[in-house]
Amino acid sequence: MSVETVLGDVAHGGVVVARIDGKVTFVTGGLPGERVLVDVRERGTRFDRGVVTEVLDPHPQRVVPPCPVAGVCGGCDWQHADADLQRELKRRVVEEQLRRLAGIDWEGEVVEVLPRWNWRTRMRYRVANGRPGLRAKRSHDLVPLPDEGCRIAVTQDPGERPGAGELQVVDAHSGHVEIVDGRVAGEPVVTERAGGRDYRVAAEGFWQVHPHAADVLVDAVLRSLEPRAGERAVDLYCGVGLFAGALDGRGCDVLGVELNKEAVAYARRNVPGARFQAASVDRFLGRLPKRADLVVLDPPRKGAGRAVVGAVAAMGPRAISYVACDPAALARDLAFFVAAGYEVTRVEAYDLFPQTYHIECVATLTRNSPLH
Ligand SMILES: C[S@@+](CC[C@H](N)C(=O)[O-])C[C@H]1O[C@@H](n2cnc3c(N)ncnc32)[C@H](O)[C@@H]1O
Repeated sequence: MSVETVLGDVAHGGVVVARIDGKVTFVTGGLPGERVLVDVRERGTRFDRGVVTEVLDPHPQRVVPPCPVAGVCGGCDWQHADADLQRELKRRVVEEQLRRLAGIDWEGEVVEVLPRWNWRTRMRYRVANGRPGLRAKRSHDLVPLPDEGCRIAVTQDPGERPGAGELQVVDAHSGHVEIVDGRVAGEPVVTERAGGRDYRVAAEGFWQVHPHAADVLVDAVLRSLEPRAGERAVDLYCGVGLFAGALDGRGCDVLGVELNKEAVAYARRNVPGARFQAASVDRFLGRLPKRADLVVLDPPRKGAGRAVVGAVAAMGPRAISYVACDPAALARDLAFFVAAGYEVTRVEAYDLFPQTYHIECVATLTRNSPLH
């Protein structure tokens, strides 16, 4: 049964907060201030989850989502908001996470990165009866691709795949690669380009997804660290050496640490001037250099955590650049850095995942006082 309510502010995760029968309810498909009908679909002890079934009083920046499965598949959360409102919603989420979890008053903006459609260079589909589909939001159900395909994917319509169970599509700088049921059709390695350098990466390996993400982030990290030739730099969670390459290009002496052995093998070839260690960062803390001038860290979604932050601070770098795909994890780690004697001097936010709730941030930290 649907309940009429007026939606409150945006919350992290592509939802808007409502109070229904006195209980916090995270609602998808709505926008702040809208009067809507909500269907409460999941009941929890602390909060419920609901979906907008009808908009009675729309937000002035509401638009008709171009995709018929927008909000149903797990990909797009904000197709029903115009471009400016999407960035404003993300700005409020970053602002709120930084204030609540790190006590930081952030007054930045979310920088638009084009294109806003057909930007996903990596897509993973499940295939049923030959038709690729996407996972439904918060469920394992399959949502068949609409006839036009996925509007945020570079290859919008991958076509039918009779007999297949899974399809991955990679649109790299070097070209289009498909991986069907784990088998790569063609070259298993692709070439990507960032900061004027080529990087080889396994077709299934990690690379930033938006076609301009790697360039945007390299530029942000270099502005953040202002590296000088001869400085000792550490790139944690380095993948195939994206930031290590940028720092090596500025004449730094670079050490990269990355869990994935295959990525490390590519990193060694991509950036022959740097050293790389295949290891989990949290198990490598005792073997980190005693001192470093610069550190860049780009951990997975859950963040780096207190122990890694403590070890980074113990190297006493004059500047740290923290690249984060989850503002909540970033904020928690920034609070650890502040406790360890660092000051957050800048946080930049980039809309590298248009139409979705995801957001990429780059924080700059500098040491409060000289090391003894
Ligand atoms: C967000 S990606 C960043 C990669 C690289 N900086 C880039 O932009 O291409 C995070 C990387 O961390 C690696 N990773 C995940 N957990 C790790 C761990 N515990 N220790 C080291 N690397 C880890 C992943 O394999 C992945 O390459």
